[in-house]
Amino acid sequence: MDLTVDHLAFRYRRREVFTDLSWAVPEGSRTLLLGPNGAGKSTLMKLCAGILRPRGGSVTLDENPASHRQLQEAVALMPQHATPVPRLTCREQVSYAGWLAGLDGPTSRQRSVSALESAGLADRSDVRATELSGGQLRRLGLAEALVRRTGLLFLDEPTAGLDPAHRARFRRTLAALPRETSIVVSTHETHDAGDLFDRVCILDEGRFRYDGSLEGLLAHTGTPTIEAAYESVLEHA
Ligand SMILES: Nc1ncnc2c1ncn2[C@@H]1O[C@H](COP(=O)(O)OP(=O)(O)OP(=O)(O)O)[C@@H](O)[C@H]1O
Repeated sequence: MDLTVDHLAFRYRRREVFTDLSWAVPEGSRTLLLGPNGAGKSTLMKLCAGILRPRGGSVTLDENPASHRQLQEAVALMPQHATPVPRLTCREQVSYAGWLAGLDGPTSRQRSVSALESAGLADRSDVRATELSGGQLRRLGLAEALVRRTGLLFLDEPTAGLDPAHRARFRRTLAALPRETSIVVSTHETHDAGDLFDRVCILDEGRFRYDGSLEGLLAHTGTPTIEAAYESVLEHA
């Protein structure tokens, strides 16, 4: 499913974030979303996932304007901070997330096992979510997004605070998803860029400063590394 953002405008009460933003997430694309703190990455993801409502413009799915409910159904968003539900075990919380998103109880319970496995949290399945470490809680958020098996997966800083082994497992998990799944990963860790992503987008002050391939970014900036290219794009913005 293709997702498109057309002339989006959004502001929080006292902060204008987007005035006219257009962007596309083609089916099966794997996008690394970079940008400094406050650039608007989380806000853009929440608008695409139907969690925030734009003041202007639209978000379309396969070229049809999508309601907030349709976006919520089509897009799984792993937020920056997962919230542990008191008294629920990790398996129960992931299953609950699936049920909230519209799965029936048995399907949700069944899928929660593989989602926890994929997120590297199988051994904590029966532990209460409130007892997780910060990195484990982040992996719980990933399992909550994976359990839904949507065609659009938006992950907001999924690798922040993960140890190297879980970072590697995260990459394997994404690589194993069906090829038609569109993935957008927001991160500050430019070394997350690798074979997995076919596209880099750099957002800054509510505008895209670059949108294209990693090779194109390096060629465009004449720099050898993604870190240097990123800095160069922001310097010349
Ligand atoms: N709930 C909110 N109320 C008011 N302003 C907000 C709110 N959330 C974010 N903002 C502001 O909107 C702007 C964009 O924030 P956003 O969280 O989307 O940026 P980001 O690129 O995800 O940043 P980071 O990399 O630090 O996570 C920032 O200036 C931020 O202060």
